[in-house]
Amino acid sequence: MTTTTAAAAAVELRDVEKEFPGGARAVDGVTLSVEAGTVFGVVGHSGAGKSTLLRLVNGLEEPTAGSVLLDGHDLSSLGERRLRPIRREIGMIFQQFNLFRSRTVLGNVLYPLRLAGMDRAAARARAEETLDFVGLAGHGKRYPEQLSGGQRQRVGIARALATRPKVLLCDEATSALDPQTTGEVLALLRRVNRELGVTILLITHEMEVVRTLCDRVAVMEHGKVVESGEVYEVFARPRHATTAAFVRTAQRSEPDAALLEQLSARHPGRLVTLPVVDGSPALDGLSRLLRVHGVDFTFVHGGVAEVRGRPLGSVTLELRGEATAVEAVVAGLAGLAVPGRAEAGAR
Ligand SMILES: Nc1ncnc2c1ncn2[C@@H]1O[C@H](COP(=O)(O)OP(=O)(O)OP(=O)(O)O)[C@@H](O)[C@H]1O
Repeated sequence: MTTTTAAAAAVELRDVEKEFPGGARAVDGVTLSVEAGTVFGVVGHSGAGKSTLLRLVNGLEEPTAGSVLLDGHDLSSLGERRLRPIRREIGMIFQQFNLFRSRTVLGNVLYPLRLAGMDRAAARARAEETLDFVGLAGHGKRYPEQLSGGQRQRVGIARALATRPKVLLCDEATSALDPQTTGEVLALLRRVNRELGVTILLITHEMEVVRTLCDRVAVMEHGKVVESGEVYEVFARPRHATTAAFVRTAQRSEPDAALLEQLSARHPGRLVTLPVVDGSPALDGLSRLLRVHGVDFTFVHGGVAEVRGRPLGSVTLELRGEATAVEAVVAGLAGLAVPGRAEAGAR
């Protein structure tokens, strides 16, 4: 069946399963929808099924059950002839860049254009325009091995974008890059989304990538989506233990047990950790409680970062004062706990 509706998602998976011969069920009943013009991240540990999911979307694998739809078209219902133009709507970039080593930078970007039948002069103009967009104007005659990792990924992005796809699939696109280069490539991908309107579906094991780039995220484990939602909400109120562990890798403001021990050794007062979440009353409530009970404090750890333009983090304070007054502040803070998240912790 082919469904086409005006508001079709750019990519949609409905109850998709992929079982390999020999029994491995790499994707196990996944349903998700990537709205056109958005950036959607799939995060998970190695073996969770992310690569298989991406291969199902680009048609390299066929689902054993369920359906994959691109722009409302169910891939399994289309023959090769009708599939071809739909595949052209998809570009892909890879962790190891997958460039042709024997071709120049320009040659790499020309390749999909010539394959699509564009004449030489038009293809060259389009390739140069795309290289300019990714910041590699003037590098066309160089070979991949003469470039840095970040530049190679830019070539990969230019090659994927040359044919003006509507959707870009990213397979661990920054995992082989250092942090600064990762930041530059993520900034470029953000421009691809915002300026060109390209929908991005990426897989990653790095929550930092999700935080920087994605609008929505799905967390995969053992082939299933265990949690999904809008990125800020997932960071602020993770519901599944795996999600919470991923969020901690990108949100280092909350002290772990070992750090708390060190902090306690240095700060004899009572330590409390308060989550800072958009709309949470904890910090306002804290200053009122401290005033009312005459308790003094020092910031000893933590910080607040922006996630999708909203504040998120935690602060750890040392409270000092009369034991009963400190107790009253701690009790008052417990009443201000953020719904769905760890209580204001005290020890
Ligand atoms: N062609 C295949 N044949 C058999 N099993 C496979 C095949 N491809 C993947 N698998 C299995 O499916 C599961 C999911 O693999 P997949 O590569 O999709 O996970 P992943 O989350 O992308 O992990 P990684 O980041 O390590 O690539 C794994 O158990 C893997 O061994």
